[in-house]
Parts: sequence; structure tokens; C-alpha cells
Amino acid sequence: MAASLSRPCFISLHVPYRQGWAQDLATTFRFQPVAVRETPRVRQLALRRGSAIFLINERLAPGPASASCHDFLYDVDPRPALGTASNVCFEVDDVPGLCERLQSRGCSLPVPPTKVRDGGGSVTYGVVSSIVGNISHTLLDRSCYQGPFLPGFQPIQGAPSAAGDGIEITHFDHITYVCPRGGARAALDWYQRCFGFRRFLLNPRERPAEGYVVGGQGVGMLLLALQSAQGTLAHGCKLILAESLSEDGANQVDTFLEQHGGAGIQHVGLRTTNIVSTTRALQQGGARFFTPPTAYYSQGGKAEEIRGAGQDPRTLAELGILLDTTAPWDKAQPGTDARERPSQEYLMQIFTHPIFSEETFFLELIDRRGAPGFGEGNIQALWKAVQVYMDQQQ
Ligand SMILES: O=C(O)C(=O)Cc1ccc(O)cc1
Repeated sequence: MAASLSRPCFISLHVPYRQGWAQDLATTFRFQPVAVRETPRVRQLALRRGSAIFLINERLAPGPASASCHDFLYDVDPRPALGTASNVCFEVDDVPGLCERLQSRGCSLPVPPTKVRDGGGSVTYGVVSSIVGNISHTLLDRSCYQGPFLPGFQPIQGAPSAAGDGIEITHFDHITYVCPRGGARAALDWYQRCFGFRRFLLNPRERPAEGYVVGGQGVGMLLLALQSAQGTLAHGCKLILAESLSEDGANQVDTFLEQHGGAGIQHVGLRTTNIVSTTRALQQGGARFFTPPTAYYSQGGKAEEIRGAGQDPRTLAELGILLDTTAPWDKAQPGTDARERPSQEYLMQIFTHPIFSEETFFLELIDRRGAPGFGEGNIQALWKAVQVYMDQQQ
């Protein structure tokens, strides 16, 4: 089956009663409120930056006791005891057809195909449970809808303009799941079989049969990567499946599993076209980022590597931005055209502290300069920075 799923339409977050996180995303990360749906029991707020939309779902009354599971439109209620990013909505052409095929493959469909309409037209959606933790997918056809967001939502006018604030976020670049041990391969198979996603290699050194093993310096992690069949490596949204290979359990991936109470979405990479101005503006707004030890910028020829990429080591060090130049990419990678890429490919990344009160979900800014994969050096630097942070928290 080649389900034609495109880039995510929104990523849905559920926050427990009264955590005020919607406010944080709006004020600290400067996402713009675009539409809201409010009932006596729940509020659903859509916040946008570029084409990246977070839908923040919260209860307005404590306790899930008698609440119907359909209080949240376009989603299911994961009944969270803590903040969680649990739903990724994809736009599809044929919701009933896809839902039927998914059901025939044994998938669970907590919301069967459902039509919702208002003055702007109608949409059809269904929700399917994934095999990873609490993650579900809303499958949405909004080709017959002209309103600003989705039926049932009221547009929010008068949000302060985002123009010229230095934050250049364009879209969701990738979504990283934490899988239980042994679970990444099963998740890979599920997304290939059910959604027609394609595997891609994260790094020229990755062996297809094994996956990308990031090891050394306290890191032990397996990464497998997929992207939707529509779109190229440069434009489609990627799913990264991470699994811990570490023995001691004191690392970012195992900590997520423990504090989240199982597998789920660990972070979302937001693509930026200017990581320096975006990080600076977000820091000024109060966002907190992991920063590598200052030695990161002086050791092992890093400053030369940064200068060679045309960036300024002092600026990156001041903000804590990581830079990785990748080895020449395998020209056989699907969706990449070597002729269009500059000879010096690199990427820059920076990771926020966990967003909720637990050490679970966080955001990342990623600025790709021709590099479609992920840098081992950056992942190791992140692990070290998180380790220092977790040690300080104890
Ligand atoms: O680098 C990225 O953005 C990744 O998605 C890889 C990754 C996966 C899990 C981690 O705990 C840290 C990094």
C-alpha cells in the first residue's frame, strides 16, 4: 500500500490541568496563536510558526473521571498525568480508504472516519493508534475546507506580528521517538507497512542491517530513520526512532522512558533558516538551551571546522550552537541531488531544556546547510551536556 501521507499538519500536545504550557509556547517560543476551540471541559489552542503548528490540548476541569474520550476534536485523550506530545496529524487524500486498509492490517482505530463541518466547509478525519507508546496519528482530509484552521475552531485575530523578530522557523524537520529496547525495528516495519514510509540512512557510516549506532563517550544509542513517501529528503518530515543501547540507564533515552512512563515522542526538530538569530531571539524571550562545555569549541580542530563552514566559532560558542560537517554523502540516497548541494555540507543544531516539569519532551532548532542526516559529534555533545545537567539536578 502506498498511503500518500504528506508533511505533518500539526503535532498535538496534551498538558495536565493547569500547567500553563500553552502560554509558555506562545510567549517563550513565540508561536503565534491562530485558532482556538473551547468547550466547558477542554480548550484546544493552535499555535503556529511558519508551517509548524502545535495543537495544545488541556482540560479546564480537574480529573478525567467522567469525561468522554471525544472531548478533544481531531485527537484522542491520552489522559496524561504529565505533559506529552502524543499525536501527529498527517494530511491524506482518502481517509475512509486508508482507515479501512489500516484496519485490515490489524491497526486499532480509536476514531473511525468522521466528518466535521462549519461555515468554511468540511473535513474528514480518523485517528489510528501507532505501535509506539501513546502515539496516535490523526489522518485528515481538508481539501474541502476553506477556513483558517479546522472546523470547530475560532480564528484568533490580533496576535502580535512575528515579522522581523529574528525567529526564522519554517517547518517541522523531524520528530524523534524514544522506543523501548528492541522496539525501534518493529516501529520501522510498522511505518513502512502501514504508512508506506521509506527508510533512509542517517549517516554515510550507517549499516542498513544495523541502523546508525552512536557510541563512545558514554553514548549508546541506535537510530533508525524514515520519511513519508511523498516529498524528498530535503522537504519531507522525517521520523527518527531512537533506542538506548546503554548499560547504565542514566541517559536521555532511558530517562525519557522512565519519566514518561513508556515510549513516545521525545523531541521535535524545528527547521530554521537562521539558527543564530533564532536562538538569540528565543534566549532573550527566556527559552533555555543545553550548551556544550566551552572546550567543545576549542578541542579537536572544532574552531577550524566551524570557520571552514563559514561560521564564526565565537558566535556559536556564545549561544551554545553545535556544528557538524558530515562526510561526503552517499549519492545513492533517495531524494537527494548531489549537484544541488554545496561541496561543504554541514548542519547546526541546538536543543532546549525539557519543556514540561519532567525530563521528557524538548524542542530542537536545526539549520541544515545541505546536510540531510544527523551529526554524530552533535549527538555526543548533546548527551554530554544533558549528562552534566542531570548530574546537577540530583
Ligand atoms: O540529533 C537529533 O536531532 C536526533 O533526533 C538524534 C537524537 C536522538 C535521541 C537523542 O536523545 C538525541 C539525539
